[in-house]
Amino acid sequence: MTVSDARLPVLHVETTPIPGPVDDLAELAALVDSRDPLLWQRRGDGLAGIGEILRLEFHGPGRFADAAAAWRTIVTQATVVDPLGVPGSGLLAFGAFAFSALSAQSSVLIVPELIVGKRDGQCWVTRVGVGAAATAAAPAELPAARPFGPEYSVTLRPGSLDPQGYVRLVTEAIARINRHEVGKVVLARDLVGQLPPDADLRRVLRVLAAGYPDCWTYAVDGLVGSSPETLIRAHHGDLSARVLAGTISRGPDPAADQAAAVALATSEKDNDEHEFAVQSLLATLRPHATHVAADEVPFTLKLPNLWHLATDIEGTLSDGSTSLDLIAALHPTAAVAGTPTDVALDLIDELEPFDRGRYAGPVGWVDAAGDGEWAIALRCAQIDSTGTITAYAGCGIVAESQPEQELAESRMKFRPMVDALL
Ligand SMILES: C=C(O[C@H]1C=CC=C(C(=O)O)[C@@H]1O)C(=O)O
Repeated sequence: MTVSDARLPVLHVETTPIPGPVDDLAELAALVDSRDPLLWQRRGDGLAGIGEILRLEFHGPGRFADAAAAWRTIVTQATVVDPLGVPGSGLLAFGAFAFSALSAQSSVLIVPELIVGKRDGQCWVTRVGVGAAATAAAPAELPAARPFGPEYSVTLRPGSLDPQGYVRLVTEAIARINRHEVGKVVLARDLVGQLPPDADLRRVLRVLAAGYPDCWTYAVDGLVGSSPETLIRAHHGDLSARVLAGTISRGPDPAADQAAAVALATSEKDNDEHEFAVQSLLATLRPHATHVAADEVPFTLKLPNLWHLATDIEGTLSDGSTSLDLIAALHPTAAVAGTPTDVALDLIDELEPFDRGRYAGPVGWVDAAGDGEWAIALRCAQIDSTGTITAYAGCGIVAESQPEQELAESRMKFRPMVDALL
């Protein structure tokens, strides 16, 4: 269902706890649609969406505000039976937002017909219907896991910006930084490929979730990936975020790996870049929260492909904002745009020869209370209706950046998607 006007449906929602061992549900990805999966997962816990009862699409500069307003209406009209009250139970929508206000790609909120949730050993099913007594008839049981389709392999090749083009772009950005036009700008490049007909996308999700268990593995409207960066989590007034900026490749052996982590932790360039990103997130969060606190020194976050400098931020919501209001305020962070934000966005528009679509935009879910979990859509690809895959990866460019090193870093950032498709 696509709704473009104010006639939003009345939803009836019922969550039923599923007793018994949650091991039966070891793989959420096995439950979702193979062509158009809806998934949000980390460390085995998460949400699988099945079917689609409502799809709302938004465009342009008002995409966040329009989504927040539509969601308020949906929630006000809905009847929700949720005996669990845990994050992800009850009414929720999966969402993915375009990076740019100018993007041709829509931003979406999708309410599934059925949601299977798993968190801290608890498992539940939420059924959603339109109209009175819509959910009453169906029994609350776990949907069956469906066998995975045949294996396939897709090679990604350079898209509209090839490696040499990226080096030229980074060189140009450094020149602009040296002319003091901008402090930092995040520039991305793209890879493209073609899925075979009837490819089971759950295979990709399964590999991502197994390879990057500490990242958010997501699938929303053809956007699939595994992100290490939490834009915002909101639950009963508690807020948390994880800022990432500053990256180095993992070393080939334990000693080199340790040396790489130490080099990152002590790099002035990376620490400066990181501090910028932390300060900008704190400044944006403070009008909405009290007790906002960040670790004084970043930690090195180890991923299978690289190390990041990371800072966790916490706070207490003070102004009644929903998680949709918060992502509207926080997007785009310095980790995906640069500083100052407006100049960096103009430079991205000028230099990158493609529309980022939903890459580097918020991806996650929002519930009836406005709580939710949102990551930045990194290490991802968008798959369109013809099976064309476009993957994206970018790097924060500062005065001290070396173009060839940034190209190498972007290769490492493509690895989750490239490897999952092999
Ligand atoms: C823009 C991306 O990563 C960002 C997140 C973490 C570290 C980054 C960096 O060190 O450049 C980037 O700012 C990407 O993965 O496409």
